[in-house]
Amino acid sequence: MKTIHLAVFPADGIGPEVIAASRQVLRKLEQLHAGVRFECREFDWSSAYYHQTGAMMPPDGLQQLEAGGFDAILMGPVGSPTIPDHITLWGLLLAIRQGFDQYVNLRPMRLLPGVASPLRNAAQHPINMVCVRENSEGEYAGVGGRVHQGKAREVALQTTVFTRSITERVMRFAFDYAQQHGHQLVTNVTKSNSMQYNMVFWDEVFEQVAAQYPAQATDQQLVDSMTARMVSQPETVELFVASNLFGDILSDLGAALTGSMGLAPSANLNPERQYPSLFQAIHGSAFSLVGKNVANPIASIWSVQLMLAFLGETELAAQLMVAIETVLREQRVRTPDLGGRNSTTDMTEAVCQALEAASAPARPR
Ligand SMILES: NC(=O)C1=CN([C@@H]2O[C@H](COP(=O)(O)OP(=O)(O)OC[C@H]3O[C@@H](n4cnc5c(N)ncnc54)[C@H](O)[C@@H]3O)[C@@H](O)[C@H]2O)C=CC1
Ligand SMILES: CC(=O)C(=O)O
Ligand SMILES: [K+]
Ligand SMILES: [Mn+2]
Repeated sequence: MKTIHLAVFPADGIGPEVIAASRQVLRKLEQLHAGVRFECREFDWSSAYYHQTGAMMPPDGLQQLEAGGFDAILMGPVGSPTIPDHITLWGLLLAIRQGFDQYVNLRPMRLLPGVASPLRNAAQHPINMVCVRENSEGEYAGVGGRVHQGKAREVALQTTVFTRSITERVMRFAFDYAQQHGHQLVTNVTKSNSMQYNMVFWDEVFEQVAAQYPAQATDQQLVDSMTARMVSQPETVELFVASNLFGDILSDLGAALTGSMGLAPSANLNPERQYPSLFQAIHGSAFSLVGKNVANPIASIWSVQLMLAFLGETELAAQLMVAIETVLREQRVRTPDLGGRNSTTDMTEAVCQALEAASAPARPR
C-alpha cells in the first residue's frame, strides 16, 4: 500500500467547490486502486483566515508545510472581494511559489474533442500548446516600493529580476520537457525589442541553453505578436517558455482558446523535489459563481492529473486523463461555461463514472 500525503487548501471563492470535486475524484481513485491511498490534511489558510487573524497564513506557515512531509499541495484559487488582491496573493500563493522554489509553472493548453473553441476555424488548427512559465521571479519578484505616497510627486517602482541560474534552469526544464514529450518546436517568448536589459539577457540565456540541445528546433516570438500567433496560427505553437508575467497572460489566452477558464490546469513545480510542488487550476476565485454549484471542476481535476503524473503515478494519471476526455467528448454533462446546464457536482460524478470505466479491474500492487 502506497500512501500519498497531500496538503489541501480549499482557499477562496469557488475554491472549496472545485477542491471538494477534486477530493471526490481522489476518493474514487482510491476505491478503484487497492494499492494507493491519499492522506489529505486540509488547511484553512485563506481570505477567511485573514479576516480572523490578519494574515493569510501563520508566520511559520512555510515551515509548517515543509515539516508536514507532504508529497504535494493541492490548492484552490486565492482572492476575495473584501481584501486587496496583492495582499491575498502575496500572503499565500506567491509566498509558497517563491519559498518552495517552484520555479516552473507548467500549463498545458489543449483543445479536447467535444469542447468548442471560440476560434471559427479550430477544426483546421489543432490546439495543443504547453506554456513553461518562469514562476519565481521576473516581473513577480516582489521587488519595489512607493515613495511620496499620495503626493503629486509620488513614485511607484516595481523592479523585474532575472537571475542567470534561475533563467537557465527554467529553460533547461523547457527543453528537457520538449524532448521527453516529443514537442518539435520550442518557442522563446520575449520582448527584447523594448526591454533592452532583462529581455536581451533572457534571449542570450535561451540561445546558450538551446546550444546544448542542437537537435531541438527553436524559434523566437515577441510577446505582442505571440498573442496574435496563438489566435491565428495556434497549430504553429507547441511549447513556449516565457517570463512570469508573459506566461500568466498567455496561459489565460490559451485557456479561452481551448474552451474555458474552467478547464485549464497548472503545475507549480520544484523539479528537484526539494520541496513539495503545488497543483492548482489557473483560474481565480470567480466571485460571480461562488456558492452556486456551477463552477467547472475540470481545471482542478486536471491539475490533480498533472499531480499524479509528477508523482510518478503514471497509470492513475493516464486513467484520469481518459476519464476527463470521455466526459468532454460525450458532452452529456456540461457546466454553463461549456454551454450546458449541469452543476459542479454533476460534472464531478460524470468524471468518477468515466473513471470506473477507464480503470482496469482493481489489482494489488
Ligand atoms: N491562482 C490563483 O490563486 C489566482 C487567483 N486569482 C484571483 O481571483 C480573483 C478573480 O480574478 P479574475 O481576474 O476575475 O479571474 P477568474 O479566473 O476568477 O475569472 C475569470 C473568468 O473566468 C470564469 N471562471 C473562472 N473559473 C471558472 C470555472 N472553474 N468554471 C467556470 N468559469 C470560470 C469566471 O466566471 C470569469 O468569467 C482575484 O482576486 C484574483 O487575484 C486570479 C487568478 C489566479
Ligand atoms: C496569480 C495568477 O493569476 C496566476 O498565477 O495565474
Ligand atoms: K485504495
Ligand atoms: Mn493568472
